[in-house]
Amino acid sequence: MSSKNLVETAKELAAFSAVEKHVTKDIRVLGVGSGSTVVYAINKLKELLEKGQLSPDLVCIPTSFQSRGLIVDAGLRLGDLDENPDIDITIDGADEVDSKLNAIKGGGAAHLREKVVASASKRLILIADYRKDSAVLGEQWTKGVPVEVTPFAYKAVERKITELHHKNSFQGASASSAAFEFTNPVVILRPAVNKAGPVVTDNGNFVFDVKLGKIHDPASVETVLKMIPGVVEVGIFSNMAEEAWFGKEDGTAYCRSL
Ligand SMILES: O=C[C@H](O)[C@H](O)[C@H](O)COP(=O)(O)O
Repeated sequence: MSSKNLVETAKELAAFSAVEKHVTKDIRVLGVGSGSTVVYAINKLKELLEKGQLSPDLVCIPTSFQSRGLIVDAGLRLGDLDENPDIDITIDGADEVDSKLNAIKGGGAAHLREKVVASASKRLILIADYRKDSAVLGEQWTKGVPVEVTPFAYKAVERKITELHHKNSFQGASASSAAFEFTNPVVILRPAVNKAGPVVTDNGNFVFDVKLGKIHDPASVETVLKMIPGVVEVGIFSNMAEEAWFGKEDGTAYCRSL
């Protein structure tokens, strides 16, 4: 099998395993993440729906334009946070997951709505292939931490982020031991594909990819970035997930939980 197919099979396995374990008949409100791995989760949900193995009242809350379309196309019932503020469980992809289940998300620029939905959920379950399983964030995902920013502020935010220092900008343990590997972040405005200029998110904002090297203190980095005026959301999800499923190259899947 080609390495591409191995990756896709691994994504599918992780997604199927998580849906089979967690989306039981008593789940009424389900958060549906975004990205290519979530497509497989939706396929499994569609199969369970057709077999009558889902709650007849199941409502799915999307996290992006993409996930909304997937829900509708699968024949699942679409809902929103206004009517369903308490989500039983959310299943979502990840760009990288560390040993404590902190994650980087937003490779598809969906992290704002994903984080809102995850935060409204009793449980967040991540699904990914073997390339995303790391000891430390930034080890394998080297494209940087996605940071959504309001267009009005993007130059000012870029400057503030670039000026962050891996020790001086932090308090507590991180001030002596470095919150991230690089001395200062490298900030890249994410370019659009097939459009001149930057990516524009589902919320009308821009995205920076912030390269930090290895991230030793994800919670502090998340907080410091989030506190910069003009930053809308940061693609570090620290202390949110309770379980992550990874598909392996050998056709099996395993789960890590806290
Ligand atoms: O913005 C995108 C989301 O955070 C995705 O869940 C994440 O990028 C993983 O996507 P994929 O399953 O395509 O690797």
